[in-house]
Amino acid sequence: MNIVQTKLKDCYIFEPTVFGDNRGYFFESYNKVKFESLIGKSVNFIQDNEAFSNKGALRGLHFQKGEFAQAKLVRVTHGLVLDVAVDLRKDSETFLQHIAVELSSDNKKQLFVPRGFAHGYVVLSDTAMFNYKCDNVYNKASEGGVIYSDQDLKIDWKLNPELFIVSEKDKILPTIKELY
Ligand SMILES: Cc1cn([C@H]2C[C@H](O)[C@@H](COP(=O)(O)OP(=O)(O)O[C@H]3O[C@@H](C)C(=O)[C@@H](O)[C@H]3O)O2)c(=O)[nH]c1=O
Repeated sequence: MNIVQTKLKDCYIFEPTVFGDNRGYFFESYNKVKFESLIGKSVNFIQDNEAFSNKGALRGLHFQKGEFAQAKLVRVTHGLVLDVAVDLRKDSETFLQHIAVELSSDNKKQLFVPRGFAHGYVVLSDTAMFNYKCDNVYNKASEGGVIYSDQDLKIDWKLNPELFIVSEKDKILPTIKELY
C-alpha cells in the first residue's frame, strides 16, 4: 500500500499493492493497522456505503455538520468516476481549495477525505459502483452541502454538463458565498 499526499492537508490517495497471478488478483482493500500507520492517526470507521450510478450521475458536494462530521475512505469497484474533495476547514492553509482524482476499478486508488471537507463525484463510465467507509453514522438533520457548479470553486468535472444527473436535493445546495 502506497500513500500519496495531495495538495490538501490531511487528504491522501492510497494505492494498494495488487498481487496478480494466473488466477486473477488479490489486494487488501482496507487494513486498519497499515492505514492508520500511514496516515499517523487513528480513524474509527463505523459505516460502509455502496452507491451504484449511471454515467453523468453527479452526487455532492456533501458533508455532515457538527458532531456528525464524517471522514470517508472512498473507492470505485466498477467503472470510473471523477472524485472531488473540497477543504472547508476555515483554519486550513488550503481552505476552499479542491482536488479532483480519477478513481476506477482499474487503478484501484482510494481517497481519504478528512472531516471538514465537502465531497462529491461524477460518473465518467457507463455505470459505476462507489464504495466508502465513514467514521460517523448518517444523520439526515446534519446534512450540508455546496452546489457542484459553484462559481468560486470552479470545479472541472471533465464531462459535458448536459449529461449531468443531479438529485433535486443537490440542485438547490448553497454556493460557497451563501455558506460563509
Ligand atoms: C448517505 C446516506 C443516505 N441514506 C439515504 C438517504 C436517502 O433516502 C438515500 C439517498 O441519499 P443521498 O441522495 O443523500 O445519497 P448520495 O447523494 O449518494 O449521498 C452521498 O454522496 C456522496 C457524495 C457522499 O460524500 C456521501 O457522504 C453521501 O452524502 O439514502 C442513508 O440511509 N444513509 C446514508 O449514509
